[in-house]
Order: sequence, then C-alpha cells, then structure tokens
Amino acid sequence: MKEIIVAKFGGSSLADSTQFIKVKDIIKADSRRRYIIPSAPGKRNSKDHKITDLLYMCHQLASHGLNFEEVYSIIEKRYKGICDELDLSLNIDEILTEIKEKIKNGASRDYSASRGEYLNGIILSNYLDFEFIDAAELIVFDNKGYFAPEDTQKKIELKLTKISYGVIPGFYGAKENGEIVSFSRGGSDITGAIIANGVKGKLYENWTDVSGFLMADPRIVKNPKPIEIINYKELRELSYMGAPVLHEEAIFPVKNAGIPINIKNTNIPEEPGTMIVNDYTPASLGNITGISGKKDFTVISIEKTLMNSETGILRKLISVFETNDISIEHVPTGIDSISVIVSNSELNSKMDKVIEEIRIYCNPDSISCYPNMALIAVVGRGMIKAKGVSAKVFTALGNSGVNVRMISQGSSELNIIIGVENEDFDLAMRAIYEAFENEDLIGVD
Ligand SMILES: Nc1ncnc2c1ncn2[C@@H]1O[C@H](COP(=O)(O)OP(=O)(O)O)[C@@H](O)[C@H]1O
Ligand SMILES: N[C@@H](CC(=O)OP(=O)(O)O)C(=O)O
Repeated sequence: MKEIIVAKFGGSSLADSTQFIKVKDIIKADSRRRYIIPSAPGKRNSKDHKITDLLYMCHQLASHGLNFEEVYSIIEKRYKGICDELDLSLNIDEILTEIKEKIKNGASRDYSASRGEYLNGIILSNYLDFEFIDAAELIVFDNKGYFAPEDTQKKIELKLTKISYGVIPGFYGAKENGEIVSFSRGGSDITGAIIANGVKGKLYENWTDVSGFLMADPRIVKNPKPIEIINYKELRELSYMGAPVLHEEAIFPVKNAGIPINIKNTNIPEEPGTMIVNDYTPASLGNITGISGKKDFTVISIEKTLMNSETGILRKLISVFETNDISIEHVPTGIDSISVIVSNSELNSKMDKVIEEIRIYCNPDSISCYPNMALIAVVGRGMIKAKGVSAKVFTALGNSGVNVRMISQGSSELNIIIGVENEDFDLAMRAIYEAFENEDLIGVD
C-alpha cells in the first residue's frame, strides 16, 4: 500500500483563488497527498476578515433577531469570487442560500461557524476533482459534546478506506444525532491530526503562511530564525503558551502513533519548514528552542508565617479555584508564600468571591493580586542540565529594564515561565530572543 500524506491547509493558504491555485499545485505534486483538510478562507491582508469571524457575527446578529444580510453578503461574495476565478461549474449559490436560511431560522453557533470549512471543502474537492466527505460523517462527538476518538476511528476506517483521494473540511464534526459540534478556534489542525492517525499516515503536513515554526512570534520579533526540528513536548509548550501556528491539541492524535508533523509554507513550498517528531537530540546544549507568550493573566499571592509547616494549605487554596470552576496556569511557591496564576478570561467576574473564600479557608497574613500580567515561556530540550540559561534570560530582561514579577520552572526542565507586566511583553520577548539568537554551546553539568 502506498504511503499516505494527510495535508491540512490553513485559512491563509485558502484565502482567495490565487492561494487555491498554489494549493492545487502542491497537492498534485505528490500523489501521496490523498486526504486534504481545508480551513475556511482566512485574511487576505491585515484589514481583511476571516470567514469564520464573519460567520460568528452572522449567528450573533441572527440570535438577537437582527438583520445579518449585509455581513452574509461579504461571505457570499468571497466564495462566489473564488468559484468564478477558478472557473468552477459548481452551484455554490444554492448552498450559500440554504446556509443563510438555516442561520436565520436559529441554527446553532457551532453549525454557523463550521460552514466556512464546509463550503471551502466543497469548492476545493471540486477544484481538485477529489471526493468530498463531510466531517459530520467522520468526526464524532459524544452527547456531552466531547470528541469521541474510538467512534471516529471506526467511521474513518469504514469510509476512507474506500476513498483514494478526498477532501474533509476541518474544524467540526457531529454528535450521533447529527448536531454539528466545532473544535475551539484553530481546530482544523486537530481534524488533520485525527485523520492522519485514522488512516495511519506516514506524515501530517500542516500548510500555513510561514516557513515553519519560528523561534518567536514574527509579529513581535523581527525575522526570527526558523526551527528545523522540534519534539512534540516542546511544541505543545510553545503552542499552549500562545504560538498559533499549530493548535496545542493537534499533537495528541499523531504523537502516540509517532506520525511526524511538517509545518510548511504554501507560498514557498520548497522550503523545508519545521519537522515535529517524537524524539531527537538537540544540536546544541545550552540553547533554547523557542519563546512564546500570552497576555492577560492575574497572579493571586498569599503570604502566611510558617506556611511551610502547615499541612493542607495548598489543597485549600487550590480547592477555592476548583469550586469556582477556574482552571489554573501555574502555582509558584515559596517558603511562606504561594501564588496562583490564572487567565483573566477564566477569572471573569469571580475575583471578589475568590478572594473572600481564600480569606476564609486559608486565613493568610496577606493576599495580593497583580492583574495585567503576561506569561512568557522559554522552551527547549537543550536547556536540560545546561548551565546559565536562566541567568542569561534574567540578565537580558534586567538590561532591558523589564521588571520580572514571577518565575517558574517546569519539573521537566523543558521550560522556564516568566511573568512580566502586559506592557513589557513585546520588549521582554525581543530581549530574550536577542540573548539566544546567536547562541554558542554553554556546556552541561
Ligand atoms: N513562533 C511562531 N512561528 C511561526 N508563526 C508564528 C509564531 N507565533 C505566531 N505566529 C503567527 O502564526 C501565523 C500562522 O498561524 P495561523 O494564522 O493560524 O495560520 P493558518 O491560517 O495557516 O492556520 C503566522 O502568520 C504568524 O504570524
Ligand atoms: N476557521 C477556524 C478553524 C481553523 O483552524 O482555522 P485556521 O486554520 O485558519 O487557523 C478558525 O478560524 O478558528
């Protein structure tokens, strides 16, 4: 049996007809590219809109009984333009009208958002002359709306073994009763990984608008170096902490099967991009693999004399967050202090309640809150046992005048997490990157 490559093309790769032409050339250049996962059309320039955002907007307006025709007409124009420019004999108008009626008649938020991928899937399959397979027939969610891997695998085996070349839209699936469920934003990456695992692919290609994972966000750091090779764990740390190139949950389906992921650039396909693999030996010890970060966290710290000898205080503190349904990012501890870091979106309006409950259950000497914090992850397997990495990070931040509010090192020694003020975020990212840009070997213990 011939090797199979599953290729996912992100919204930037399918934003207009010119991009569709590049995508077709890429797919037709290697007959092993048999299952293609498209996202919805993304932005064509910085002022443009992603189709998914417009669909969410239509649903929002419709759910308030407001007219969404004007927004929907932008969506129609995008798809019709692509079909016309590619000279497709496809009655996209009919499908667009059908979707509009469903949104008008109260279709769900997930259904509405998923139509961006659905429409792009129909167009791409027509253009490639590949079979269209609706993701609602392959990707299964259980009654509670959680992804169901075993049922999905059965459907993939049943259906895809009979189809040599197919297009499966990303981002959504369905419950057994047919109700559409979407993954979280950026979720077409997850669909691609599920299909790659399901068909026992040799490789999962993820095509985007950058030549692989870069050492830092190119929107903040100028010309960051590309990462040639990275392991799944490092990549998860970087994606989780904010690098949007690959959805952090896209790693799980392929990791266990040992299927490598190749991040490639649709606009410069000849570049090798980044390979994401299970294991590799880092080229240089003492260096970092990459940096990523996110803004808008809150640190809640408690201090209490002789806290170190009080049993159960950590449990009591954590339980306050648990009962308020707030997930925690990090818990750095000192001898007489513990801090809990949570994302502002998790905390929402629960802050006062949380503080009050901590006061009652933990009886601390003091509680302090620092809102508007950004977290930066410095990630790399080459950091393990290497001397001087932390010193270098903090010297760079100190020299740039960035005030470090929190430090936490993961037990795997794979990352150092640094908390800085939101307003220092970009400066801190650049300072750390520059400190490691031309790194030589530091040596190991
Ligand atoms: N470390 C990084 N490496 C590469 N790209 C990054 C990184 N951090 C942020 N990005 C941004 O991620 C974008 C690609 O992700 P995304 O917009 O989701 O692509 P797609 O539309 O192909 O799914 C790039 O254009 C880049 O601006
Ligand atoms: N279109 C969806 C899903 C997705 O994965 O898109 P992209 O591949 O463009 O990040 C979103 O915008 O979230």
